[in-house]
Amino acid sequence: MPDTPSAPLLLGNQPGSFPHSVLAERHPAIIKQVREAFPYEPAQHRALDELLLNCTEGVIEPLPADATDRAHWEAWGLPEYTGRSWFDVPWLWSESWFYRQLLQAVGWFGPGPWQGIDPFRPFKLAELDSAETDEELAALDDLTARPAAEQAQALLHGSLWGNRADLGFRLSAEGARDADAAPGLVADDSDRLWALLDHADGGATLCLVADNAGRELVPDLLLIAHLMESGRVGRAVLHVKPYPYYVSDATTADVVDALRRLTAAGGAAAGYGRRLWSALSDGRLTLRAHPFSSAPLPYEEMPADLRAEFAPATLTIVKGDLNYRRLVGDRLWAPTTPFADVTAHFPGPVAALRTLKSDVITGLDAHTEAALDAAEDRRWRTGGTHALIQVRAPG
Ligand SMILES: O=P(O)(O)OC[C@H]1O[C@](O)(CO)[C@@H](O)[C@@H]1O
Repeated sequence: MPDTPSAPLLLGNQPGSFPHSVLAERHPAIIKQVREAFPYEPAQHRALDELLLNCTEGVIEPLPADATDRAHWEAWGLPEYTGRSWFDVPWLWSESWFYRQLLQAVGWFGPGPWQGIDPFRPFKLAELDSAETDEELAALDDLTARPAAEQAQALLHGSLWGNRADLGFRLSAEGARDADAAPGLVADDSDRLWALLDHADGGATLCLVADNAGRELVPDLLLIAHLMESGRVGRAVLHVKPYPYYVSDATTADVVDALRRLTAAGGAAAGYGRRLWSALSDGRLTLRAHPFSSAPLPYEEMPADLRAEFAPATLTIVKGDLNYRRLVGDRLWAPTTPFADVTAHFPGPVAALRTLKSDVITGLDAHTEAALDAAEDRRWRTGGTHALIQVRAPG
């Protein structure tokens, strides 16, 4: 990383800190919610009891010899962390381990009748079916009459602020409250984002690394559809998670649900849905669910095959808070650390679209940081009321 000193890795072992509250409070709350949402059988209840105890008071345990993802986790640090408290290993690692272990407890990995049953699906579907989603889709009818530049900016912001729709985040009291401070962009490189796509003469390839399903994925898909229709993007690759993760992260099944929701909505939304459907059918839009997409590691450590997929893209848009943590490194950076420095490892032009829901932040100017601290203490970092668009294009 160019001349940038590193910063402390985030761990969950400081009582009173945000990471600690996620491990000590949010994870138990997620177990409770999932348990109540399904008619699980006794073995699953026992496994959830064990997970509750293990994640709050126990240590990281090895995986059974026949676990299908064992080789991945062994390569991702499991041998090093086995025997340590969940609170004493990197926070990103613990959180990812939690979701993996939750899936194990409910039988996702199988074999058995619960194999592949997404424990978060009821929450995702409720959101997709909500009145808010209806309103957002109906608003598209007016938008299509606007000038193309206005549509593009509105859909970019729809995708950006859609990141507030994160079901895991809403489980914490802080995330649940409506923003009282005016939402605001703390960094806005959108001109650079458009410039990158415009200079590709319609032949741009866009990778979009998705974050949440439902009310975030729908505007992500609309943005992709608009960029294709306006001729800015010729080909798009949508990266989703290979399995349910961080409650609402999008999987292939969630893309299908979102597309069905669009096509059934009528009006302009249905048109977008049909065009995305055809783009998938004819290969202009493709889906990827790489195992590393749910790895407990920063993108700096991505494997060569994934690196080779991002490298030729005109632009990769990385959505959401967790992906931001993985993009810049899950560290307590000084907020003025240059975004270009901490993303220099990324193989190609990259844009982060994220609402701020964790302590990790880079690329601010000193004035903005001081103004945010003065107005809100540290709450601006985690409250989800602020957002950013940051771009690094290798010179
Ligand atoms: O859906 P997003 O934007 O990736 O956010 C998930 C959020 O969950 C947390 O990891 C806490 O669980 C936040 O730090 C993180 O930002």
